[in-house]
Amino acid sequence: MEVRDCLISAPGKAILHGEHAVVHGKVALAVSLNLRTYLKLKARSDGKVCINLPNIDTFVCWELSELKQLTSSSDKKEEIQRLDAELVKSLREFIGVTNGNLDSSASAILAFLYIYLSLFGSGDMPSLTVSVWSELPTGAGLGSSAAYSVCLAAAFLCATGNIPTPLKEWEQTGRWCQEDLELINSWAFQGEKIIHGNPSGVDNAVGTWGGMLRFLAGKIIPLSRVPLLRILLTNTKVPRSTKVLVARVKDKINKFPSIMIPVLDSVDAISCACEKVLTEMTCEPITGDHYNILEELIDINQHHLNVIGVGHPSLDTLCQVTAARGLHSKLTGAGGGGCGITLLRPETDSTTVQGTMKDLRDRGYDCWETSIGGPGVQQHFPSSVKEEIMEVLNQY
Ligand SMILES: Nc1ncnc2c1ncn2[C@@H]1O[C@H](COP(=O)(O)OP(=O)(O)O)[C@@H](O)[C@H]1O
Ligand SMILES: C[C@@](O)(CCOP(=O)(O)O)CC(=O)O
Ligand SMILES: [Mg+2]
Repeated sequence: MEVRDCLISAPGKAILHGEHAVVHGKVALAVSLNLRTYLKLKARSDGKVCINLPNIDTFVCWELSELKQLTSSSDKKEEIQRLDAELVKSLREFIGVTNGNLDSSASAILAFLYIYLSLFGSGDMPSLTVSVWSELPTGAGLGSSAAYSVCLAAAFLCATGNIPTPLKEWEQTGRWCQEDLELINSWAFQGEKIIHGNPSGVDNAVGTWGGMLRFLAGKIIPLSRVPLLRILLTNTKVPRSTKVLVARVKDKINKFPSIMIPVLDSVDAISCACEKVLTEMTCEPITGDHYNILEELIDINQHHLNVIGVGHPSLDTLCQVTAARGLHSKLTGAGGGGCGITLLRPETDSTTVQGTMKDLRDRGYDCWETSIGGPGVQQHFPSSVKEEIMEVLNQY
């Protein structure tokens, strides 16, 4: 089978409120970032399947004949809701990791092989190269795993013809219809399951649809009217794994249910209160009071996240450094290090922003003011993608 070359991208995300609680059926508010992951799929004619993942220093090639031996149990295309445990087991054996947590390279390979074999396994398997490059830091709370999984799902669904290639000749980028996006999202969720263990699905939903959304127990509600928020993103560069942190929170809830469940309920209430304020800000003049509430909600939630055990000294430092300049911060994503967000007011002057960024950089953190609300998964003409990204992808 010959596939058509394609170029796909999907955005990362920041969770405003509700990380971890969302895994336990509570509301989360999340927004896409203007930082994206790009995937290039290229047909080959030598019977090999190759992946190049320079962000995590992973470059692997297999013979199609090796992969064909793994397909016997994987021809259940319609059953995408549940992970095929048998296929995961044989893939773990194939890559030589039979027990324990997977490292970043093994997780990315497993997610790739799982989606590839599930979608092509029952038919003619194509020889191809997939190369991925991301503007997002990996393993830092900005949903790089979901952006990666969304790109894989979209590329392979296009290649199988399950969804059309949406790019028109006269357009630079193309988007899919709602039904196709739902299919992309559900396959991306499988990738997230492999990387996260027990994901809520919020990250892949943002990677698929973009914009700001409210997520509750698998239900995705796009918030179409949201105020323009200024956010400072800080990467403490302390590495952590979402899978490990999500499992740690579950253990804590099991150990202290009557203590932890009220905390999750409170986080839920914070997300709802935040959504209410954001909605008010779109239909009445924005005042200092709106920002006072948003800031207090950030502070309370950061305390809750510490209580559920996903804080880190590096994140405490972020909160202290920004508080010294009158700014409010919380971790975003799984915590345990990784990234935090700091809310900037419209009137926060550039001296304060620059000074804060310098203080944070002096502590070894990366820090940048970001715009939010980037589009969801897209197909691109190469000319619509930044030159430096194409340069990386074209090396392979
Ligand atoms: N650009 C990428 N290339 C390859 N693998 C990626 C990429 N982005 C993410 N991943 C996979 O996702 C993992 C990080 O996921 P996770 O721990 O959920 O952190 P986050 O989603 O917050 O970045 C990486 O270790 C890797 O397995
Ligand atoms: C902690 C959690 O709420 C978000 C994880 O995001 P990230 O992988 O750290 O970017 C987990 C989830 O929702 O699946
Ligand atoms: Mg993730």
